[in-house]
Amino acid sequence: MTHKIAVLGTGKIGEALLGGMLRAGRAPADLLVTVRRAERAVALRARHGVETVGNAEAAKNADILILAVKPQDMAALLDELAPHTPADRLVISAAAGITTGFVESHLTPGTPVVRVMPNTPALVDEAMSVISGGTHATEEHLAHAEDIFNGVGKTLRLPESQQDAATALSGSGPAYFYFLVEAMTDAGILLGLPRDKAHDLIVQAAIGASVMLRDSGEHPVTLRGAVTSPGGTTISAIRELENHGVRAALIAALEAARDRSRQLAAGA
Ligand SMILES: NC(=O)C1=CN([C@@H]2O[C@H](COP(=O)(O)OP(=O)(O)OC[C@H]3O[C@@H](n4cnc5c(N)ncnc54)[C@H](O)[C@@H]3O)[C@@H](O)[C@H]2O)C=CC1
Ligand SMILES: O=C(O)[C@@H]1CCC=N1
Repeated sequence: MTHKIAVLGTGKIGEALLGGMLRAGRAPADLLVTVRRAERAVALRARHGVETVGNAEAAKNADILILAVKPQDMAALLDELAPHTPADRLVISAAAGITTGFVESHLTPGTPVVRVMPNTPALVDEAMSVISGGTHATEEHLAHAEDIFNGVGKTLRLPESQQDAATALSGSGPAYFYFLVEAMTDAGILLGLPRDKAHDLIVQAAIGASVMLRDSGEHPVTLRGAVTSPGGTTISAIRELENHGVRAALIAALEAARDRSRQLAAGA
């Protein structure tokens, strides 16, 4: 049986998922989206050929509801949905920090809830989506969630107690790499390269390194060792990275992201 799926709060991540579901072969007629602004509804209809509806209508007509509003907007959305959401709907929350317990507490007792932390490479079918089940989520519900998110990349099941950490690593993760590329492109400019050439060199280095990390089966230390010639250029750069505490900065940064995810759970 084909499930009707609604994306509620179709912003950046919601639209990335919507596009992925369409690329994976789901019919536009099996998808519903909700938005807050009329211009956004017009744009989504034009780009994807899907129907835009109100939140209550989505809850009534879809079997699976993917909640993709900001964590701060989640309580209001759940309160709006509650009277219209039968307990047989599968509710998937993609919001950072928001626990399955929080979602469950706003809906009819017994509603199955799955928490997912995707990331924006969903736009190019290279997402990592971390999946955890709530109190009433069965194996079948988790499999439905995996089916949807496998369409935009890889999925990994983790206990919900590790979701805040996963959010720090993979939910926010792409941003750290963009930040590094930005900084290294600036370095290229300092070294006298035109911006576009510096960009191309760094992006291809990133792609090459990513594919080797994924496909070689080697530990990152081994891969770095192979680049680092004795008395050569790489070790001169690595010494500066260590002198500037880049490793410690990354550890502290991801810890801060994990802590922020926990704060969002508390409504901060
Ligand atoms: N952007 C990212 O890389 C990722 C975001 N997330 C999570 O996804 C959620 C959305 O994030 P973004 O897409 O970045 O934000 P966004 O601001 O682009 O999208 C949220 C959308 O929800 C709409 N909205 C808010 N309240 C609504 C309501 N009551 N009814 C209908 N629409 C409503 C907003 O108008 C907006 O278009 C957040 O909870 C975030 O934690 C998860 C993984 C990655
Ligand atoms: O920055 C955020 O809060 C969201 C969650 C993970 C990625 N973006």
